[in-house]
Parts: sequence; structure tokens; C-alpha cells
Amino acid sequence: MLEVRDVTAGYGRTMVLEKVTLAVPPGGAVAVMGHNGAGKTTLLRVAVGLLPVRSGRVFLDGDDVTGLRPSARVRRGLGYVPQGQQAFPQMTTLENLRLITTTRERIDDVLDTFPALRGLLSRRAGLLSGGQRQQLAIARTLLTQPRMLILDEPTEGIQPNVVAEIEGVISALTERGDLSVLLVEQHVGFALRATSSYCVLESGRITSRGDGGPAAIDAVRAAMAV
Ligand SMILES: Nc1ncnc2c1ncn2[C@@H]1O[C@H](COP(=O)(O)OP(=O)(O)OP(=O)(O)O)[C@@H](O)[C@H]1O
Repeated sequence: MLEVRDVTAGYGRTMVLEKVTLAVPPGGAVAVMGHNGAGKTTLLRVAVGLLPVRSGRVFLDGDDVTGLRPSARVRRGLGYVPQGQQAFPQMTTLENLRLITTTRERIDDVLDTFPALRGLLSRRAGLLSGGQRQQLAIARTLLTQPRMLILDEPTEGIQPNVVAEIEGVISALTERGDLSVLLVEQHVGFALRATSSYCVLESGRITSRGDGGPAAIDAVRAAMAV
């Protein structure tokens, strides 16, 4: 589980987050929504340890990890998939996966979640579509066997006809029960279907939060229309 408690953080003298509190329970899935520039990526960077807090604390499985580097948080079960479908373009899909582990069983296990990648193992990552590269990026992170997975806008820049495929993969992950998920996502309908609760971030503050599910769409749209 992840808890961000009363966090204020920013860049230089500019504070982006103001006393943000958010918890992802064990096995739970929380969506963070908000307009461009609201501070969503900044919040994820604080959770991962890429940006220090100005005040407040970050807890992972109940332990205070505020002062820990990203690598130490990864060792404690945190997985982070940043924006932009990152992969090594000159390497094949399989080579990208084998950078994380060479254990074939673990790669096979992860490929069960991404059957679309099975036929692409010898293709260079630079030749994959955006949707395929996003699946590869998530697969690579899953190979580290995280208990807490953080995803930053996984459907961004993906062609509309394959967005549903990405959504299917993420919904399967949030339903696993042994994985907690924090998801930043612009597609409100999908984000609410895939998660059990949501919060809306506006100008670095959480202005609305509640249970997920399709019934929350109107509340989120209203919160984001302000
Ligand atoms: N490295 C940085 N240095 C200075 N300011 C930054 C930096 N990264 C982001 N910001 C600023 O912090 C604010 C929040 O940015 P952030 O990327 O967290 O927003 P976001 O909600 O994720 O937006 P988007 O949906 O566009 O990704 C913005 O005003 C942005 O310009």
C-alpha cells in the first residue's frame, strides 16, 4: 500500500502540490484525474522518490520511505511506468524484457498478461506501435514483481483503436487483488471503470474524491469543469 500524507512539493521556489493526502490500500486501485498542469505527474514523482517533498511524508506498506531513493523504493515493491511508452528502440521486445530478468518463467508469466507481445518478441521495440510499446513498458515494470504499480497516463498518445486493448490490460491488473495500482489517466470513463476510488487534482490540491465506478462520472466531470 502507498500513502502520501500532507505532501507539499514543487520545483525551485514554485510549489506545485499543496498538502496532498492520498492512500492506495492493499490490492486497491486509485485514479488521479485533473487538467494538464494540475500536478498529477509531480504527485507520482513524489511517490516514486524522483522529487523530494518540501513537507509531508510518503509511506510504503506502512514504512516511512520519504527519504529513500527510487531504487530503494523499487526494492520495496514499487513499480513505475512513466509517460511515453519507454523502451530501448534498437533492442527487440525480448531483449528489452531480458534487461530486467533472464528467467524465462518470469517472462512467460508476464507475457500471459500481454498475449499481443508474444508474436513480437523478435521485433525491435522502435518498430512497435505506440500501444504495443506501452504494453512492453508495463510488462518490463511487472517483471520487477511490484506490489504497488504506478502508471502515468498509459493511454496517452495511443491510437484510439488500440486504447481499448491497453484499457483491458490495466483493468486486468487492477482486478488482480495482489497488486495495488495508482493510475493517472485522462480518460475519465476508463479510469473510473478500472479503479475503486478516484481523486481530482486541481492546481496542486485535491478538490474532489470518492468511490470509483461509472456512477462517479458526473461528479468527476463536475469537479473538472470548475
Ligand atoms: N521539471 C520541472 N521544472 C519546473 N516546473 C515543472 C517541472 N515539471 C513540471 N513543472 C510544472 O509543474 C506543474 C505541474 O506539472 P505536472 O507535469 O505535474 O502536471 P500534470 O497534471 O501531470 O500535467 P499533464 O497532464 O500535462 O502531464 C506545471 O505547471 C508544470 O509546468
